[in-house]
Amino acid sequence: MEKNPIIALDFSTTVEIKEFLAHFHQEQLFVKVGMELYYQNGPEVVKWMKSLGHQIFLDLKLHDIPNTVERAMKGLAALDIDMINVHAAGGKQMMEAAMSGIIAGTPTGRQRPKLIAVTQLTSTTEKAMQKEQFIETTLLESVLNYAKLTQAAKLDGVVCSALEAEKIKDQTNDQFLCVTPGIRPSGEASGDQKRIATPENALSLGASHIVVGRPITLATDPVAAYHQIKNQWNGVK
Ligand SMILES: O=c1ccn([C@@H]2O[C@H](COP(=O)(O)O)[C@@H](O)[C@H]2O)c(=O)[nH]1
Repeated sequence: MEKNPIIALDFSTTVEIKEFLAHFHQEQLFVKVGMELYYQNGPEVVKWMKSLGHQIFLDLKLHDIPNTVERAMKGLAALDIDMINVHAAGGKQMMEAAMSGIIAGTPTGRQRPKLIAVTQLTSTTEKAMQKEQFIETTLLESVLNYAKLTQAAKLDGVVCSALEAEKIKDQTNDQFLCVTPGIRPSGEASGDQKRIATPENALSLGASHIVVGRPITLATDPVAAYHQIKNQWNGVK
């Protein structure tokens, strides 16, 4: 079955979203609602997109004390989303609390959303990590450490760069999700992203999902850009 790239809908208004989604007519998409959209439009925007039949990754990256994260997740799990995340830096206990909240909040009979944890943001370099976070290992070791902590907390997978996906799979298991932003078709501007990969690289390195924002949302023809990336991600020549 063909895999859909997850489109990062980094817009602030529903007017912009409607205009963007209209290009795709009735096509079913996997979309990511992030902080910009959610904080300005709230749960209604998620309910509305779900009613259109799209799969939803709610990318709010929760990071707080376990009790707060558990209670927040309980509320968010009622939203009929497909995927949600926390920061692995919040620790094992916080991640376990997040999962308890998800399980408690998912209505009976509905599948719970996948819960994944951010390792190191794809905008972080090894140098910045060492200098600013006082982590003395390599960036890869830090990502692998967070991935193993996430697995120990029984979450479904991580957010990482596609560059790290192969090593993460080796050290966890094949079912462990590697959801990878920082995707740039070759020749595309990286912007603030530092650990980037093309859709073809992501496929060959074993990423389970790719997240793509600006290469699609800022394209002159977003539908053509989406399908080109989707084909590359599915290995269609
Ligand atoms: O490590 C991370 C975690 C999340 N993101 C999010 O993915 C998209 C990427 O957008 P682009 O425009 O393709 O760069 C964006 O919404 C980020 O918040 C990430 O980039 N890296």
